[in-house]
Amino acid sequence: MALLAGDLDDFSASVLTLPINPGIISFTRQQLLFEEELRRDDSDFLDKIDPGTPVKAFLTDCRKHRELIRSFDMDHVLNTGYRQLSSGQCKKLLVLQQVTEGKDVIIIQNPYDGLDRQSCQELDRVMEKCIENGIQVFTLVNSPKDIPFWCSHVGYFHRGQLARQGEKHTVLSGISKPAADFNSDWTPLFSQTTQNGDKTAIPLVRLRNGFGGYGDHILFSGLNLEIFPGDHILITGRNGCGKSTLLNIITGDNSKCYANDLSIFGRQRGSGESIWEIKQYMGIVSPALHRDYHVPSSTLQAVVSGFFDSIGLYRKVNVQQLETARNFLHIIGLADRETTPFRNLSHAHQRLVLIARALIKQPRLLILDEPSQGLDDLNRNRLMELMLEIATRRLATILFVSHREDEHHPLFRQHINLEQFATR
Ligand SMILES: Nc1ncnc2c1ncn2[C@@H]1O[C@H](COP(=O)(O)OP(=O)(O)OP(=O)(O)O)[C@@H](O)[C@H]1O
Repeated sequence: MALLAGDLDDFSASVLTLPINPGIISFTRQQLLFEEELRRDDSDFLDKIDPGTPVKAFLTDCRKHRELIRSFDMDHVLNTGYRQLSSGQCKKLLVLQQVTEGKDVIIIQNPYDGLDRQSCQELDRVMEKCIENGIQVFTLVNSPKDIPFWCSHVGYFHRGQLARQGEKHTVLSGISKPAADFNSDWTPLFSQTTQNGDKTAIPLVRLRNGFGGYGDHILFSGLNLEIFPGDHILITGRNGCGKSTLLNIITGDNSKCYANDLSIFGRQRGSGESIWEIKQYMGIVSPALHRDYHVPSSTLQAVVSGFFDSIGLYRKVNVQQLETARNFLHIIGLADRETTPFRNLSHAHQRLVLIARALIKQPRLLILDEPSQGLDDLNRNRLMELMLEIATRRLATILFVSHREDEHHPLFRQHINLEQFATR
């Protein structure tokens, strides 16, 4: 991706022709945009929260592209600041930015990751149209399942080599399923006692007539939620319906947690508890955490930081904590990268490290907001295998947000479609 995007400095090639000034849609670009917005954050000067550059400022000729913007369900956020967008909306904005700018070449990484079903269909429609209009579209995917129908040719990389290339059907018919090349045994990582699945136990989360939103804007309401140990929950719903907001209310990262009738681990929110007391029993992975984790830190430190819920490591750690973190790195296949700066890992490897970071303290509640974004089939399957292992052994209770239907596993005993509680 970096080579195609013109971002790679350290490489050699005897012949190389790259597209000039292509439109890039990737996690890295999304991250750069976010960091740029953080640099421009004027909250301190304004004496109020600076929401960031409004969406419409990223787009060329909004009027002309009104239908396109509407089809992506982005017309109602044109005046919203970039930092207030949901993760799927950030991705859609990047797509709209490149398409409205009229690029000749578009390179899009993992096109469907983070998008709801309707947006995936819309993206397909838009890309098909771009191709009809002579725009060249390259896409990079981690799974043959994610190859869009509009691709005519495929290049297949295997172990760092371009192993096959040519017409889609010919290439795909010659690809065999790659064998797993990592340690599959999670057993050494879990020592805690089993959580019982007893309905008479105190619920981990109880939300009565719950609502969520920002300021006066309410996204969802009337939500009743009771999560007992072992009641793993899948949360779905279109981009921007409030899934991350709900999770943030549960984790205490959204101030509506105080306005709600909410108890966590048997304790009513707003009864004097600190956010850290609550968080010590939670392991969290989310697009926002991934976005915010941009401090200098080694890969090993990033995993260890999970013991303290910190972004970066600012405490002394003991030998046992380091040993546990190394075990995790071994399991996720990154043992040889412990000194590599976290930010220098690929996006997918960063994700795996953040998952290990969430698991390291063996949380009672494991909150995973689209954890598999950017992972290839092997690691995605591996992640689901781990979820099953956690569920079977009752090691933690899982709250899982995913747009991918192949991740809607029967292990999730409850399913909340948040759209059903939408106020819009
Ligand atoms: N700090 C904020 N201030 C104002 N509005 C916000 C803020 N954060 C998010 N929003 C808005 O709230 C809505 C819900 O955002 P949220 O991130 O909860 O959606 P989501 O369901 O998780 O979406 P996605 O599937 O894209 O991740 C979005 O329309 C977003 O623009």
